[in-house]
Amino acid sequence: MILDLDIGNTLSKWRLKDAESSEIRSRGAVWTREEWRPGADIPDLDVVEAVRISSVARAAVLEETVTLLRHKVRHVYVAHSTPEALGVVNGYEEPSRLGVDRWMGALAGYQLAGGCCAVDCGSAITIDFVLPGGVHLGGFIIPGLRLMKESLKLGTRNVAIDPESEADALLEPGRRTVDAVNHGIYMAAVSAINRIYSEVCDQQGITLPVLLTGGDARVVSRGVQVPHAVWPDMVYGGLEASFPLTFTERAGKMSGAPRVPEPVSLEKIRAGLAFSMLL
Ligand SMILES: Nc1ncnc2c1ncn2[C@@H]1O[C@H](COP(=O)(O)OP(=O)(O)OP(=O)(O)O)[C@@H](O)[C@H]1O
Ligand SMILES: CC(C)(CO)[C@@H](O)C(=O)NCCC(=O)O
Ligand SMILES: [K+]
Repeated sequence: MILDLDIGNTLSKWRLKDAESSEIRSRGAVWTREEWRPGADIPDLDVVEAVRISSVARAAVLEETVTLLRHKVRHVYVAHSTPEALGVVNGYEEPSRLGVDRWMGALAGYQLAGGCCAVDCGSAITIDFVLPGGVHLGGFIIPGLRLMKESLKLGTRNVAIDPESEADALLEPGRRTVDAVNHGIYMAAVSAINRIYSEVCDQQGITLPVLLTGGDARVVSRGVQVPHAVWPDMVYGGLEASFPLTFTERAGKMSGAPRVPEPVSLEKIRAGLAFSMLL
């Protein structure tokens, strides 16, 4: 069994993948902290022969995790942001400073779609661009939905946006604090994503397929106007591409990869931008 670990600022997500059949056998998540406590929702390490890790938590968390795993598991692979990998050239001035979750997303998106706009809706929302040919332009970071809400300190931190909400309902003015806040941060996030996508496409003279991942990807997806696909396992896809272990991974396949969305024409994007400038 292969254990894939995506250690975020809030949650550490894991999945167990069958090394023979390439099927996903189980999944879980625990709060990111320094210790993996027995009894928590953690996988049985006795069946694991290899671990692949993407971590953006503090260095101590990763060290603790790797130390624990090295005792029990033969192969431990830790992903790092590098200047170049799998045909993608990291756009950061200091490539190692790019969050490795963003780097994994960019690599997975590029492997799947050629160029892409990779959006990760987690504790932060990150929007990264990779051109066909593999140039990573860099990206944008804004606070995630939960962080935006908590920063307001209006007593609404525990009322999440219902992931089943229709995007239209979220666009109406709120008539209670909780709705005003939820609708406001939702608009802030989706308008930023829509605008950033259009601006970068306009700058580059190209439209790119949009891929969404992260805990809030589903709800954000409803407000993203351009064609896009939700790929919950996009960061894991980067781990698979970076450290291919199974037969299908070596053939370049990533689990749960969506069909590549067909981007709209550049003319349409530019017309939308011109229209929003007029208002
Ligand atoms: N069970 C859950 N616990 C916490 N957050 C959840 C849960 N389900 C969905 N969410 C949403 O997912 C978001 C966190 O997403 P994700 O799990 O991708 O975060 P993360 O990977 O820890 O973030 P980052 O990688 O930016 O540090 C939160 O903003 C929250 O709104
Ligand atoms: C932005 C986050 C927190 C998103 O998970 C992560 O990618 C990170 O810590 N990045 C380091 C800073 C950067 O990417 O520029
Ligand atoms: K993440």
